[in-house]
Amino acid sequence: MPEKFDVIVHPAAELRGELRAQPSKNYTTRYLLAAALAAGESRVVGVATSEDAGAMLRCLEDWGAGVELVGGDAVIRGFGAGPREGVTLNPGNAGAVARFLMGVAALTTGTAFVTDYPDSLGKRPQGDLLEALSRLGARVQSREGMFPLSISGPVRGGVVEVSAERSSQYASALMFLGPLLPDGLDLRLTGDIKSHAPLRQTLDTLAAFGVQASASDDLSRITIPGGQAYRAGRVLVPGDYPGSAAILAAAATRPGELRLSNLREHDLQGEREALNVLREMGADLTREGDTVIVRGGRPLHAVTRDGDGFTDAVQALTAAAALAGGTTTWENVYTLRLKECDRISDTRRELEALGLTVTETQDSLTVTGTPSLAGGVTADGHGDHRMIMLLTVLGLSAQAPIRITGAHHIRKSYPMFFRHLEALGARFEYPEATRA
Ligand SMILES: O=C(O)C1=C[C@@H](OP(=O)(O)O)[C@@H](O)[C@H](O)C1
Ligand SMILES: C=C(OP(=O)(O)O)C(=O)O
Repeated sequence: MPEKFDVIVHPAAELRGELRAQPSKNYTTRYLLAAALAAGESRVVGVATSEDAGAMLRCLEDWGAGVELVGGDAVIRGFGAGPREGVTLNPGNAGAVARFLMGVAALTTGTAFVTDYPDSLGKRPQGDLLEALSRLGARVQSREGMFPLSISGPVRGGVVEVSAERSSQYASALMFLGPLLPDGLDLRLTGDIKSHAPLRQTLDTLAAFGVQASASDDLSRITIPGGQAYRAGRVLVPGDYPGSAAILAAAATRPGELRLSNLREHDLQGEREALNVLREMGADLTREGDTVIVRGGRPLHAVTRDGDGFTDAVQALTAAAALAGGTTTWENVYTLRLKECDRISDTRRELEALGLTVTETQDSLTVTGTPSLAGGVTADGHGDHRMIMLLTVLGLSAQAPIRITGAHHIRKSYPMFFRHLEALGARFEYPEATRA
């Protein structure tokens, strides 16, 4: 595959075979960070190999952590509460990585943040987190609440409000910081709290590293006593539900049979709900322990669902909706506009170009499915891995091939995505990219 490639997706008669789900993106980023915040050596077993995982590892090294990759594991020698001063970090295009590190930066007398993705991460809002940090006493500078920016602490902690209306990542960032502050943090999450699931994954991570925290049931109040230490140890990264949702959607929409292992049943990833949504749409989807089995090709039908609980699977499920009978609506998905691209308007544009009927409101997306998708067009991947997954799933069911521009951006979260589908019988070509 060229370094930067488009992908030509050929229609697939069927998808059949066995796969192991890749390691979770959200747990990889969290475990690596927590390991760096623990003095001593930790082993994160089975880390993701995606660009976002790489971005976290690079930044932690720049801050002074020892990083060694041993087989599929990361062995981290942590810097504890003392990341190196005066460092410039570049989290690439990784939103969660960027925000978590911005929180921790308040431990330092100065950390600068830049990105080589000015058109993606560079346009995502950071103001809510910067405001909370400055209320805590940090000095912050930014380009109107966006990258590039800098954060100077140290801060003591205490009671602070943070908006959770646009992203949960701001509150997660403060949760990673809290235990290392002398006064801890008493977080008040304001607004209509979005993405509860990743907040619970952050609480889960703190517990795995021996940090105490408590939260109200609705997560509006999260209390983290100060003066704690992260405890170094060994943690195992579970399988990734958001990326797997796209593989499951592909398997549900083509004839054949998929067995996808390494997806534990009791897991805090909200995108686990994608299994229930696909079932509700009519997919034949069962589970044997950690293995999910899809017998594909059954006719699917539309659903109406609140999509906030499975935010990173909405694109994958939109592919299923576009091939289903009837009109599907995802409600309460405003935050999709603030991801790697505008996942509401940009999705509408791409699906319309494929001949589908799509409408949007500020916080919803509605798609009317078609039993026969012509294909034969070039679609814009918008530099967004989840858009690329959506368009790929559609290409597998189209009458004629679909070309997706900038498909190398799949590496942000799922570098093996095309290889995994090839193992099931899909066929792709990887011409040199026609756009960055
Ligand atoms: O905390 C995390 O690791 C994430 C939280 C979610 O973002 P929002 O909280 O902005 O919805 C999700 O979309 C992102 O991929 C990862
Ligand atoms: C939005 C995503 O990631 P992030 O916010 O971490 O860039 C995603 O993985 O779909």
